[in-house]
Amino acid sequence: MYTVTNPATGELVEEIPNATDAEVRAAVGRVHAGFADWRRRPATERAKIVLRAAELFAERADELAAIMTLEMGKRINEGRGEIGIVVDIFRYYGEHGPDLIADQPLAIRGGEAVIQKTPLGALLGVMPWNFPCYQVARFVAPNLVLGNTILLKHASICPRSALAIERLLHDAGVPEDVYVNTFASSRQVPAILADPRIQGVSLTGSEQAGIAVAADAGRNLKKAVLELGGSDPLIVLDTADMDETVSRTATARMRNCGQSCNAPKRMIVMADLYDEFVDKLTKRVGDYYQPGDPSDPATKLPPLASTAARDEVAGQVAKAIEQGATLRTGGHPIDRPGAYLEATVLTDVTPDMDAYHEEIFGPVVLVFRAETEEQAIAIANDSPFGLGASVWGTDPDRMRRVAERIESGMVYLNSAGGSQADLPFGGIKRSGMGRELGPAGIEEFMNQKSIRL
Ligand SMILES: O=CCCCC(=O)O
Repeated sequence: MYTVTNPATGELVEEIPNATDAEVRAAVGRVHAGFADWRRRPATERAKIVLRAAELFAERADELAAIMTLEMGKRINEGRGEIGIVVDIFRYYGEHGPDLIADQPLAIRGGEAVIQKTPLGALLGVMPWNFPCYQVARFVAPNLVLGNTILLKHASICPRSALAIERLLHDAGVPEDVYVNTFASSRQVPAILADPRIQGVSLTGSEQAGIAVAADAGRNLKKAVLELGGSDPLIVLDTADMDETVSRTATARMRNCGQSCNAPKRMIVMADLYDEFVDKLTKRVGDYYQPGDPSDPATKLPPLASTAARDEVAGQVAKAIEQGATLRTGGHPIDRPGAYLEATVLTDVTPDMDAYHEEIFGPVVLVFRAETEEQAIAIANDSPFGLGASVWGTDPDRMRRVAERIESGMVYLNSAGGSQADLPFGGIKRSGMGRELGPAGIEEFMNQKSIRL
């Protein structure tokens, strides 16, 4: 069942039954059939449609933001901000896509060659609830320009976002058989990947979902791009303005109620700054104790996406405390209807505790003390994940030196992440494989065909 439950109230709003197996097979057939014409159109024509989609996302920002707020509790202004980046992604690929996929001449020994960049065919997208529009955009925009077609399975709590995106793309001129939404269940994904008409899969989601999809993709020799969890380190080396550093790092962690794969979940602070940083961060995070309606722009603390998500995070925090971590603030579900959890700071988390190794997908910060730069890097790298990271300080050479030693797919200096249409996004280790966004994002489902002239 695809289910809309308002996480701010717990009210059940709508239930939509899963697609039957026959409906899923028919949807696969449509995107397979749609490929034949779509791939033959000039890239500039496809790009024009993608640019029109950018305009429609801008026009429908309020409507889409309201849907996300209802379905997964995103603060309304954050929803509008999310659509801003979606518009940027569609514009970026609409404007630059045709150049990025142009034939590439290659001088080779004894002659010449050309690399022709062609689409693979129909692809499956499996998308999560935390950024219902952005996650779809970064998979769909480049692949539409390249000439692939898309079957999209969205998160089971986001059916209205799924339908609104499908409607928007069709209104922009994407043919009905080039982008198809399916209300397939996770149990139907293996059959979709086994279908010879599907050429690859892009999944953003949990580590468990990634393992399952990667196994099915591997069994069927299908290309997979996986954007999974993260427990991004944020290293504070020094600062010229502690209040500013605390304010910006806390805001980065609390964005989307802490439900971002690339949020700075582990803050690693040099010993001489640690006490002041923890005191100020605790106060700053404490300021978030104003649970409210996420559709009210004044609300600081929205609900998590569901009570199941809230209970999971609350359970992780409780276990950390039981295992010896120090609770500085927050830590408990909030006694009111909806999926609210106090914003939380934990310190003294050690490698023998589960929280040290896990991703905590909610408004929870772990703070670590590092005696030396070497130790800060060691703590940062002591994680099964390797998505993003950030290094904060005043000396660009020192920050760069530290950044180069961090094991992750992305590092930001003096800012904590945030996607950018033209900057590749992705991780290593258990954070996944492949890249989205930027020039790399259009190459993942591309046949780079060598033609020896
Ligand atoms: O969950 C990952 C999405 C990242 C969104 C962003 O950085 O803007």
